[in-house]
Amino acid sequence: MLDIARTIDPSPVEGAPTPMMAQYLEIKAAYPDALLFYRMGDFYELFFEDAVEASRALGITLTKRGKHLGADIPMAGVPVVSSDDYLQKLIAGGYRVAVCEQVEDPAEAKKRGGKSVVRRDVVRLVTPGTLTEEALLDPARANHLATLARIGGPRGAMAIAFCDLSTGLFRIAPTDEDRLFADIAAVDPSELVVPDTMREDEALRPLFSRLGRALRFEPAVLFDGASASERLCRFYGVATLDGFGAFERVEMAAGAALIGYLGRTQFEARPTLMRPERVEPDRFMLIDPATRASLELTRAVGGRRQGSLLDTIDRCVSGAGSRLLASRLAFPLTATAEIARRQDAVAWMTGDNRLRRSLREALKGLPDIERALSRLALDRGGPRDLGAVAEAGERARLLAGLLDGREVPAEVGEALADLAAPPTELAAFLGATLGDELPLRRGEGGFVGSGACERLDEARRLRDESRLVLGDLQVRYIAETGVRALKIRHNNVLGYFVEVPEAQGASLQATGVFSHRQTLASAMRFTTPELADLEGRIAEAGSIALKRELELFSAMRAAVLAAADELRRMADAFGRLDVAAALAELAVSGNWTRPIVDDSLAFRVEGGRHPVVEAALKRGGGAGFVANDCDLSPPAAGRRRAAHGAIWLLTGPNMGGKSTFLRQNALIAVLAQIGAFVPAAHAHIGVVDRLFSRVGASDDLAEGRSTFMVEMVETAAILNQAGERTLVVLDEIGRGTATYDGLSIAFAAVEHLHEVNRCRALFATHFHEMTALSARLSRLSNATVRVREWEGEVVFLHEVGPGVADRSYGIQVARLAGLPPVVLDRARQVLGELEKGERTGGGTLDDLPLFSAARAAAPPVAAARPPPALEALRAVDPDAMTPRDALETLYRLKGLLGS
Ligand SMILES: Nc1ncnc2c1ncn2[C@@H]1O[C@H](COP(=O)(O)OP(=O)(O)OP(=O)(O)O)[C@@H](O)[C@H]1O
Repeated sequence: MLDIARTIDPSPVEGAPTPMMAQYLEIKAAYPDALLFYRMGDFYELFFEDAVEASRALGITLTKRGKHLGADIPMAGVPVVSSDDYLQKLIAGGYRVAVCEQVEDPAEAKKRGGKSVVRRDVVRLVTPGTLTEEALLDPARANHLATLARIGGPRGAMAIAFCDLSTGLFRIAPTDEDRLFADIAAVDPSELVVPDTMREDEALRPLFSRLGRALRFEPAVLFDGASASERLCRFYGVATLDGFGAFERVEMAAGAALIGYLGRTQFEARPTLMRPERVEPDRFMLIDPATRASLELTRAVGGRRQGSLLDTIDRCVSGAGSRLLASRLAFPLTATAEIARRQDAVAWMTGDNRLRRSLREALKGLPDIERALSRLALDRGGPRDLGAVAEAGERARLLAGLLDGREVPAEVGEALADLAAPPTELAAFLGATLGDELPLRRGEGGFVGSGACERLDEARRLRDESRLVLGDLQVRYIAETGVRALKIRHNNVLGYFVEVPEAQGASLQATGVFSHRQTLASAMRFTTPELADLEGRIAEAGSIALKRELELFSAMRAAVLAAADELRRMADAFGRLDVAAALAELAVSGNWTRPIVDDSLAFRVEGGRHPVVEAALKRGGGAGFVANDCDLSPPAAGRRRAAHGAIWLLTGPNMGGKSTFLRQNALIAVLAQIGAFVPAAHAHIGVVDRLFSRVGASDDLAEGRSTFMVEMVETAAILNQAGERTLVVLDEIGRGTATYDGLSIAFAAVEHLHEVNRCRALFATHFHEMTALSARLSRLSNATVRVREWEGEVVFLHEVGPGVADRSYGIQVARLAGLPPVVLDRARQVLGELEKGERTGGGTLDDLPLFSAARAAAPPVAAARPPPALEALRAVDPDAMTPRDALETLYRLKGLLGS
């Protein structure tokens, strides 16, 4: 981007910039890293490099306007009315936009003298994390702005603060080096603001590179811990933060940085952020970014929502519901009581299909009041936002009526109380004031209903009557002049005027009543004193009406904001009801079941299914999903040693369904802990505190690591962090290196999980040699995915049961994939050789499965002989040599090398 500071020449050689350009340059200099939307009438104009960039990014025309330092000034513009669309594209493209408005009436500027420029100022910096407009936001997704603070250098205490400016949510979470990436992944920020002192921090580099354009560095003073508490107090207008809960200093620093950043982007507009809520670290299941990606919880491969678990299970009928469900999926709970509370609500909703349908009907198309409220608070709201609040009140009454007199579970009861929270006078005021058809913007009025205000009705009557008088006047003028084509018209330049065909113009002029205003190719335009007078009266009545409407807008806005807390509670209650009803709908339609979730170490799933694969198979219309059992519960009680969860070692053919089975069990744990029902016939889940899943290739090559390296880094994290409450799901660890090394690593990793981590785990592998481990490791059992061979074809049964797979059927799968027959034939030949070698091979090494694999891995060619020089060297005994022997041997060896 052009360094604008350079273009401001204090002593321009070729003449000073125009006053307007001087103003532009001065403002732009303060926002070197944002595109400046400079308001000129009905357009936002961009100049210089900004214009070039915007025209490229938006596909809008690049023009010129005047000269600066002797060169043309590139210019591009977007109409104010459609600026939201352009903003959306720019923000999605990674730009920040400074919106510069006219902040005084042009008439004021004129008073200062002919050359004065209207005063302008940046009123808002639009960044990915600070959007509030409906058009710029996904209704089903929260838009999080987050800050990361650290006190005490690279190993110091850390905290993340995050808010959704569009809904007012504000949370602060303590974190540490181990869990930082997982916590950031849960928040999934659209923008993460960090102090620039972290810029060179090696440990944070992978995080930063993953965030890409969502990352923003700001000066460290924004994160100052010493003044943080005071800054937070000032924002909330309180003397102390004691009433907010106990926050550590670093947590306050993160929170204050967030408030500070909002100040830098929102300027005078003050968002209504709720009081910060502390995220207790142990309250949620810890899920690292690789696990989230592998399980495709809220985003599928490629970052899209479509195909993710969220997409499959989201039956919500309102934006607030979808957002809440997404947030619950990002933060599964660990406290059984809280989980049970949510389950109770879902279970209750499954019990009465008619009631559930009525509830969902009442929630359908619910306006997004959380976002409307935020826009109103930032003074960016319009009449429709007030309308949204009014309508939400009606929906709340409708819902309350449906549930009236019923015995409801705690979560539903609380939601009902919250629905009744907003004052009834507010609903009455909005209902009596707003009209039926609400325009998007308030500027042109027309949103206050008739009968709401006598003064307004009076002004409107006057305006409308004057318009009728205009019609009468036209009839009279036609009669008086005899010109039948005479019309009274209006435009923004002339106001009201009389228009006649050019040929009749002279006769009008001759009357002396009509004064000439304009001659066009085919028409002449006139005005009369009567018309001017009428116009004056219409304009006056119009402006009185508009002024009154704007006054009423302000009054309604103030009333809404005065009840902001209650309205937020109401909005939240809608979301909770929607989620409970949606999960119940899902449970009923998909035949899901309520899992037992307790503090044991059980993990028993009967008839479990993978919700996304099952849905895809259903859509495909082919064979249905084969349900499977999984039991990782501690082996039967009664032993003296504290029991720990079990490990299943899963072998089976390629394409047999191993990955699906692994993932489905992890997903069932997540679903159970968000308080949902699960796709199974029966499930008993002892709370999982951390979930690790490595299924499918993860691709971190962008961070400069090879696939194998990434796999090892991730395996290291699991082996270092998993505890007895953890659930680990690992697929084909060790596949990205030589068989020998890979098998050894997989072997050792399973031993470690069993002996040290003692966690519940599912481990899928193609190293069949590992199944021998079950003889040594008491809590490890072998499971396999069954296939049937039929007339040389392999039939996948997708059934998981105890046992060991005898082979991988890789070649059959390769055939299905369309490998050339000649390659398949050769592969069969090589496999035959290998298997023969394995059968005939003897010796003690074969007792250990590891070494039989090593043998199997050897290529089917005669072992290469070591070089002769090496053989000769091996025969040498240096201790028995004279110096002369040694010298001769050296010459001999050298000779051998040369041969
Ligand atoms: N339980 C099931 N019921 C029906 N179809 C299934 C089931 N499990 C898997 N499938 C189907 O089989 C396909 C392959 O499954 P999956 O990827 O889990 O196999 P895999 O054993 O992990 O294979 P590989 O070892 O080659 O990675 C899936 O895409 C799905 O369509």
